[in-house]
Amino acid sequence: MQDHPTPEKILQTGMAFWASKTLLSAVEMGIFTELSRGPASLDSLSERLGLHPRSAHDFLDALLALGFLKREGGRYSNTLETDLFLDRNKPSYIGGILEMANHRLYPFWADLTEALRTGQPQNECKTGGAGLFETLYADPARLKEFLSAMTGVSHASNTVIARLFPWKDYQTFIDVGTAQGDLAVQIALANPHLRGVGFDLPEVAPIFQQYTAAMSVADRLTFMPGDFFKHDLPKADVVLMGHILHDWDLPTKKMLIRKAFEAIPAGGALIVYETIIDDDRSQNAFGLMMSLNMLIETPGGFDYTGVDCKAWMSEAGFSITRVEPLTGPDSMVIGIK
Ligand SMILES: C[S@@+](CC[C@H](N)C(=O)[O-])C[C@H]1O[C@@H](n2cnc3c(N)ncnc32)[C@H](O)[C@@H]1O
Repeated sequence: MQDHPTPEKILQTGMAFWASKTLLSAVEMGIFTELSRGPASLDSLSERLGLHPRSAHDFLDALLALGFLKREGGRYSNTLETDLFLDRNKPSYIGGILEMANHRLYPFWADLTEALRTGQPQNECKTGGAGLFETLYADPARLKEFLSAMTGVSHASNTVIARLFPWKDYQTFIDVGTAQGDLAVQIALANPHLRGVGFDLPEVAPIFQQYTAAMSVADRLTFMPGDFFKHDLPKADVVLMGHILHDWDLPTKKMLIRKAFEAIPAGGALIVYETIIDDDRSQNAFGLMMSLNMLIETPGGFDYTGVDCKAWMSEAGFSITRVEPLTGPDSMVIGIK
């Protein structure tokens, strides 16, 4: 028997930005950081956060109904998840990506239709001139927000890569476009025999160094400033590229894979990871929308399937290639030289 059609999914998706923006504003106002100090009443929270009396009750109860707060005896508190992941004072904080979504992506996505019609970015680069990274890095606050956002989006898969890949067979690695360095940090923490290099634009150095020192692995991780358009990649047993290839057009993707091939010895590995789209391009909705995000953020970037990436790796000379799922919409594509 055929299911009776209902408009529920259409309406839920069409109005999903309500839930999204409610959570993003809560992160912006620091509700979860405030509540990590202990449960609080409506009046006390309103005063501490500067909520208008007209909004406070509905805003906090909406967060409760969405599953991001609890309420007992009239006092609000964090859930297990919001306390762990959205308290700015905890190392497990992943709100950086939500802060960036709130400040940048949310307004830029309002112009998705224009991007769909013109194929042009809709972010700070909309008016032409500098590229995404130059624009982001010209402002230290935006740079810091972007790099910590990268940790937020990557952390869960970073910990899986650190455990899943057979690291015991290798001694050195280089993380290309390392940002704050969380992938390098997680690999170093889980594999005390390894030494690694974080390779990125020079502006990133202090933020990488601060993070690796705070995570107590600075003695095994070095920052190497460089530009992968101008420089070869330093030699290592394993090259990693997390959320790098999707930023660029096809010739640049292939150039980066070739540079990785040249940087590793026979038997060495390239690990490419991001929201790899399923080969049928029908399941990984987040990966497909990530590709739309690259439309908004970059002049030529796009996400791709495991089959696509394996073909580019084979073309560069890799003899064995495979795809392994990580967390949520993420997978890694491994090429062995
Ligand atoms: C989307 S972020 C990915 C960060 C991190 N790998 C992750 O997965 O969370 C892209 C990174 O590439 C770096 N990058 C951009 N252009 C670069 C270039 N020409 N040379 C080296 N790194 C570059 C950026 O600074 C940024 O850290």
